[in-house]
Amino acid sequence: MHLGLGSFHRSHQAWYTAAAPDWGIAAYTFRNTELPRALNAQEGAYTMRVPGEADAVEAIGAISRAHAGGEVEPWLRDLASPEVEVLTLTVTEAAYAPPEPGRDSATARLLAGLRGRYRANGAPITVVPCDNLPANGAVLRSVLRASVSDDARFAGWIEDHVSIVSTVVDRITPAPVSGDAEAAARLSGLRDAAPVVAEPFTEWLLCGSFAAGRPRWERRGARFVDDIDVYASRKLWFLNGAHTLLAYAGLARGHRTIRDAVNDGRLAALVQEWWDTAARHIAVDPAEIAEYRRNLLIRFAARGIRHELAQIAHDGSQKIPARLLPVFRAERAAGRLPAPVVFGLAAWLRHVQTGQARDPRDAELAEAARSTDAVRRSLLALDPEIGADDELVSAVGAEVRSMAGRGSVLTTRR
Ligand SMILES: NC(=O)c1ccc[n+]([C@@H]2O[C@H](COP(=O)([O-])OP(=O)(O)OC[C@H]3O[C@@H](n4cnc5c(N)ncnc54)[C@H](O)[C@@H]3O)[C@@H](O)[C@H]2O)c1
Ligand SMILES: O=P(O)(O)OC[C@@H](O)[C@@H](O)[C@H](O)[C@H](O)CO
Repeated sequence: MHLGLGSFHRSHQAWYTAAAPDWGIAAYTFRNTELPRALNAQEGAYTMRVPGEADAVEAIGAISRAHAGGEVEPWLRDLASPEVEVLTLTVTEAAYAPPEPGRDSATARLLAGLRGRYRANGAPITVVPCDNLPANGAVLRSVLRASVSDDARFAGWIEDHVSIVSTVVDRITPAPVSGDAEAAARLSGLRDAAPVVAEPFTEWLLCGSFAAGRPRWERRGARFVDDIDVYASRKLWFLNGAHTLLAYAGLARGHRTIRDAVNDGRLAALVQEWWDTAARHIAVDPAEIAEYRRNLLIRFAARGIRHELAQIAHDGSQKIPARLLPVFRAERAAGRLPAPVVFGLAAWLRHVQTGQARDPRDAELAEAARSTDAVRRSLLALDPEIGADDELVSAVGAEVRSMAGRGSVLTTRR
């Protein structure tokens, strides 16, 4: 099963699962009803176009059926079935929060499903979170633990029968744009109402044990590792951290896509400075990091991947803490104030102040960003520790004033 059927699930976990034809996926969106309708009309199959030298199109048939998230009964029935041995998730960073009474959420659905399974037959299952969070398995485990602490038997069953595997997932997969279906049809001759476009590069690292069976994802290169933290830092700081910087600074400089932004020399220099800073704090062979950086530049500048900065800028309050702040803390511990982070925080704050932000904490952030003490309050909202850092608050404030005064960014610094 999958929860959070969208573009990324289809370019990544479903693509890996397609190499294990004895497995099929019952895939649920969170709310979207259109995508399941379109996929079911095609018996779950869809095409993935991979722009590159060959501009290949592949038909993927791993999804057996698609459901809208509102289909509660099939969700509960599927999750209670012992035939279901793995549940993958792509539900966005913001969704890893404990359920609140009376409020629908991914974790509320997960818990309702697990409770049904526990009552029905108690068959073991593995949950595989595939969102861009450090230690995503441990985060999910602690959310589940906190949510069932008042029910010792259910809590005990979860401990003994629900494995949670941590992952690092990577494959740049932009939201669909108009023209994708025509391009896929032109190249493949296949009519597809729900095509996906993704880059050629893909990576899936998994850490932890499986409580029951699983597809042989390693057939397509998934790797099972004993320690995942360093891979998570590498991916979240270098790839996603650069994305986040490019998103806020790029939008402010009038760009629309990652490709445009990284082709802007000033923004490319900002990214290099960020990577130099992050490289000081990662326990990976410097030659490997240098290679990783070179490849990222190629991936970011790839033709045919229209990755909108606005999409990446969404949910900044959920992304910045994982992508920029660990490096910020390490730099502060070494007595430095890292300029790329100061700059990124200022660009994010301008993004909020200019009313462009889309974030689960919209109202709270907009109020902080409009207040007289905007910089401190906004940073406090991101993380209490950084909001209490007077030197940082003052540096971000100076950068914000400079950005607001000039109507553009990076005009003076670089
Ligand atoms: N797109 C990528 O390149 C990429 C790469 C690596 C990881 N990811 C991870 O996958 C996630 C989904 O990316 P996507 O490109 O498929 O996006 P998408 O918009 O195509 O699909 C997102 C899915 O998450 C669901 N969702 C949205 N808000 C939710 C919420 N609050 N609770 C539960 N579900 C919610 C949506 O309904 C949809 O089913 C990202 O948030 C990220 O963590 C994406
Ligand atoms: O998908 P998000 O919203 O968590 O982040 C936006 C991008 O940084 C992200 O999708 C990357 O493209 C992806 O993580 C590459 O594997």
